[in-house]
Amino acid sequence: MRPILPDSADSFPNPVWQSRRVQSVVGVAIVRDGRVLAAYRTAPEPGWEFPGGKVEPGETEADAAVREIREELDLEIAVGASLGPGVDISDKYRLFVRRATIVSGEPVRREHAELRWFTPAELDETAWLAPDRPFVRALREIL
Ligand SMILES: Nc1nc2c([nH]c(=O)n2[C@H]2C[C@H](O)[C@@H](COP(=O)(O)OP(=O)(O)OP(=O)(O)O)O2)c(=O)[nH]1
Repeated sequence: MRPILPDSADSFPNPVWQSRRVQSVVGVAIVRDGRVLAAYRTAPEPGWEFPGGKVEPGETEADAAVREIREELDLEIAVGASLGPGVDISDKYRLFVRRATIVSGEPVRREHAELRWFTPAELDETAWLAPDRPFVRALREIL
């Protein structure tokens, strides 16, 4: 006779039992002379963001920040403090934003549609990606 209920926990999905891996994305708020460098992305969602990208296995957030900023902007940076707790982008990704300063170089636009230095007043008028907004508010206080 077939049991009415599954006799093994594996027979039905349960979010508590299934491990759910969330990958960190690090955005880098590069600050110079009271302004922050923002980058415009066109896909998958268009909007202004902090340059950066996914933290790969074996990397710290700071390692990923240095690597991504080298790749995307050809800049050497010193990574500083976090701008607050992580914000979920989706059920797969969580965004963290770190402050940084330039050690050497000038930003080169390699991947983004546009790069711009924003003053604190301009931050509010800018169409940021939704997950970035709490970080932008935090940044406004310290620029
Ligand atoms: N870099 C960055 N990504 C952000 C921000 N806010 C936000 O929602 N995202 C999203 C957009 C992307 O879906 C995801 C990051 O992906 P990415 O394309 O930058 O990562 P990556 O450079 O490692 O790219 P890939 O090799 O996986 O294509 O996080 C932000 O401020 N900076």
